[in-house]
Amino acid sequence: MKSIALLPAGSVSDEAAKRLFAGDEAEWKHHRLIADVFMSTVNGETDYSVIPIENTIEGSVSLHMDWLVHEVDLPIQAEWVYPSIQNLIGRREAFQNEDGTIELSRIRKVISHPVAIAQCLQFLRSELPQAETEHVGSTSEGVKLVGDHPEAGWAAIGTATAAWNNGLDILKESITDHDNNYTRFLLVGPEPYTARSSVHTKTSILITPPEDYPGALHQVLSAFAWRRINLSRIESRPTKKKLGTYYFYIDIEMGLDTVLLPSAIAEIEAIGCQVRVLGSYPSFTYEQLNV
Ligand SMILES: O=C(O)C(=O)C[C@]1(C(=O)O)C=C[C@@H](O)C=C1
Repeated sequence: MKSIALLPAGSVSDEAAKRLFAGDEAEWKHHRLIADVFMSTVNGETDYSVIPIENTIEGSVSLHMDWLVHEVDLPIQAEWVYPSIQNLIGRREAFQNEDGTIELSRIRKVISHPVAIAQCLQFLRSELPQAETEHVGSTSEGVKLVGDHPEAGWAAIGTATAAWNNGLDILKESITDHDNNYTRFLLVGPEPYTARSSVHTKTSILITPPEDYPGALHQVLSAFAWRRINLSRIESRPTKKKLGTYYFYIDIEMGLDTVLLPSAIAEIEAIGCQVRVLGSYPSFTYEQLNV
């Protein structure tokens, strides 16, 4: 049985992880903050960490990408997609009129993970303009805080599982500003993930071009282009060493165990770029795991 570090029970990460591992395949180790999730695998207390990395509405979760790149050296062993359905959660009686309708204007504060709040900004502006917002380490932490302070006039944004776990009500269902809100998760850790197999394999690499090398990105992309290698994501992030210097995070729709990809990487290194392989791993759609 594998031990898995992840955010608290009832978080989106928790729901998503239970799609990748069946109950008897995993022992869950919940942590309040993503830094502690990563560190538990770095310290050898767990086999893998579950890391949300990208979201339909908010794009990349920069904090988590930066941890993956700068703070730890944990290979990516799988990726999968899971829907992030966010609900407004609280104690119904606290905001209820005599006729049973809910008066959202009575909510004084909304607590959640910053990414979940960002997914619901338009809803919060139009329906709860009076409420302040507070950031916590996970959606489930926000829901628990609301459950622990029933008289405070607080609400949380989180999963239906978290509402249920804390004996709270869903005041408004599915409040994200756009439908089809999915999150892409990474499983990181020293050992390959073998519990399920996928026909899709991806490789993620990090490219740091040499300084003052005009056209470096063009050359990098052409190494993939003429080999007809498909890229599914390219993102630049600061190197954190000097203002205006970046590395490129690239997802490639191909395994490293092919002839083409290692030769493309060798070509990119030959022009003076540093290449770090973050992992070559199976990729699962929601439908593949939803059986
Ligand atoms: O707080 C949670 O429920 C998480 O699993 C974290 C997280 C994230 O970091 O993106 C995951 C998915 C949600 O869309 C919002 C928050």
